[in-house]
Amino acid sequence: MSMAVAHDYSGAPLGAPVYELTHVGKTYARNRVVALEDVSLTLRKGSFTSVIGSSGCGKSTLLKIMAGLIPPSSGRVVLQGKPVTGPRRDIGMMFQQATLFPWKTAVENIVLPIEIRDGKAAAKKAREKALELLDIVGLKGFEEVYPNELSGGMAQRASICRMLITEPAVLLLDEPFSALDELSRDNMNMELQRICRETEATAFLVTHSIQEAVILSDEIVVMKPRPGRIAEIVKVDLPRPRTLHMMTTPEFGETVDYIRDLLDKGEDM
Ligand SMILES: Nc1ncnc2c1ncn2[C@@H]1O[C@H](COP(=O)(O)OP(=O)(O)OP(=O)(O)O)[C@@H](O)[C@H]1O
Repeated sequence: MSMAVAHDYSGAPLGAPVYELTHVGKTYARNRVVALEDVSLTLRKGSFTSVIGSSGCGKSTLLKIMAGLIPPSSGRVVLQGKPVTGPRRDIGMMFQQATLFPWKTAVENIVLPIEIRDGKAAAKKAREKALELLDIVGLKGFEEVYPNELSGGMAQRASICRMLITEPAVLLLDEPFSALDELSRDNMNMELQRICRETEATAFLVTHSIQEAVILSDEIVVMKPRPGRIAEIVKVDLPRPRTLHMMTTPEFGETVDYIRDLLDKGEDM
C-alpha cells in the first residue's frame, strides 16, 4: 500500500476528505431532546480525530449517525463521496466490551464478518489475512484460542482484527479500551496508533479521557451539552509517531489544560 498521506512539519495529516458532516442535527422524537445541533466536521484520510465532552453532550449520538445506525434529523453525512443512509462495508466499529463469540476461536471470530457478508468459502480464504492481522496486533500463536482464554486486552486486540478484516475506510471507536486497566489501556492506545498508521485508516474515537484524546489525535472535537454542539476543534501539534513519554512534555500538559478549560466553560453554559 502506498502512503497517500502528506504531513506538514507539525505532523498533521493533509489527506483528502473521507467523512464529511454538514450541519448535522438530531432531535429524538420520543422525548424531544435536541441531542445534536449544527455539527459540521471533516475527517481527512489517515487522520485520527477524537470527540470529547461531558456526559449527555451527544457523542454516542454522533457516532451512531456516522455509522448509519440512526438517521440525523437534519444535515448530511457523506463518506467517500456517498451519503450514509445505513450501515456500510467501509465503516468499521469497535465498542467498550469485546463482543467475541465464546464458541468460536480467535481466528473464526475474526473472519466472521466475511462469513456473514460473503459466505463460508470466502471466510476460509480470508483466514490467511486474519493470521496476518493477529500477527500485527501481537497475537501470533493465539489463532485457535477461545475468547475465555484471552485477557481483556487480548480480546480487544482480536476485536481490532475483526474490525480490520473487511478493510474499512474509517474506524469508529466507542471507548474501546475503557474497560482495561490504565497500563494496558496506554499500551493498547499506542498499538492502535501503530495499526492505524500501517493500515492508513481514518479513525474517530469517542473518549472521556483528555489525556487519551491528546496523545492519539490530530484533532480533538470538544463538545458542549444542551444541546450537544461543537465548542471548538483543537489541533494537537505533537509530532508523530506519538510515544507515552510525550505525556510528560509541556506541550502535552498545555493542550490537556486548554481542553479541560474548554470543557469547564461548556458546563457553565
Ligand atoms: N434513544 C434515545 N432516545 C431519546 N433520547 C436519547 C436517546 N439516546 C440519547 N438520548 C439523549 O440525547 C442526549 C445525548 O445522549 P448521548 O448518549 O449521545 O450522549 P453522550 O455524550 O454519548 O453521553 P455519555 O458520555 O454519557 O455516553 C442525552 O440527553 C440523552 O438523554
